[in-house]
Amino acid sequence: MKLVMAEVFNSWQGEGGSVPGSAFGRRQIFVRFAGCDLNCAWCDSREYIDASRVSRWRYEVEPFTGEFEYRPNPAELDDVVDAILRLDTGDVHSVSYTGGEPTLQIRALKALMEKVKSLGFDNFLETHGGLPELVKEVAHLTDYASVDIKDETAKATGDWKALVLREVESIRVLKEAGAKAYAKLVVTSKTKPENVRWYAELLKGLAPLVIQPREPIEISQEKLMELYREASLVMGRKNVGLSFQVHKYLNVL
Ligand SMILES: C[S@@+](CC[C@H](N)C(=O)[O-])C[C@H]1O[C@@H](n2cnc3c(N)ncnc32)[C@H](O)[C@@H]1O
Ligand SMILES: Nc1nc2[nH]cc(C(=O)O)c2c(=O)[nH]1
Ligand code: SF4
Ligand SMILES: [Mg+2]
Repeated sequence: MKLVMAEVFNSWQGEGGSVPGSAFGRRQIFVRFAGCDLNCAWCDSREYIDASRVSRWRYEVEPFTGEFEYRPNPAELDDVVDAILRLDTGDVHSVSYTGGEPTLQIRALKALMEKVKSLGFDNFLETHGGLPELVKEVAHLTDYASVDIKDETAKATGDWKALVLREVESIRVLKEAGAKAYAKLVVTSKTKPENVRWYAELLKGLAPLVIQPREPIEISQEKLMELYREASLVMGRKNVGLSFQVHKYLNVL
């Protein structure tokens, strides 16, 4: 089976903060898929959005060295599995599937998750969650899930409210299948408190929320705490946390 890959590397999970389901600070093997159907204004993986322009993928040759070798796309599933296995340092918490949007290549994602599970790893899915019908196909294979809620200011797609409702549905599907799932909201200085209240109403009783400032950070700490409070007042004080992209500060992948 073939898939369009971006990269495979070994690092620690830099996002997720301290809410249940987060793997922040855990060592992972990251598998980044090429291609995305959204277009977030601040996407830090912009070069992988258009899969047709990702002519080759790269895999780290030695764990945590940042030294890569390149292979043409589409990748063979077996070659991706080999790349994962050579990055197994024996202390890996889980294998993270990210992108781009991994669920867009659902058949390959499912086959890879099945294989990785059979090899004894847990699966961690990083998704925009906009396609719950696809998420459903891998929910039973997902141990952990970080599902984005795309704020209006992300300008990810035309009908942002419909997208939010689908993202929440994906979280429901994942939770019903037994995955440890949390929601991640990337916020900017323009994020409206009333929108955060709405996301919080949708998530209340379903999953915890981390609020992650867009990098590079431009939101004030005062505003960040205002949004935290809005969410917390609706969802409960134990169900909200902050998340920062710590890997970017420490210059790791
Ligand atoms: C590149 S996305 C890939 C997975 C999936 N497409 C998604 O958006 O959830 C991985 C994570 O990085 C976050 N992210 C991307 N660019 C960011 C930025 N400039 N600042 C903060 N978070 C960012 C996304 O919100 C998402 O949680
Ligand atoms: N260290 C590290 N942590 C991450 N958490 C989410 C990432 C992603 O791009 O999905 C990511 C990433 O690219 N690197
Ligand atoms: S959904 Fe994820 S990969 Fe796609 S544009 Fe947004 S942040 Fe980037
Ligand atoms: Mg990233």
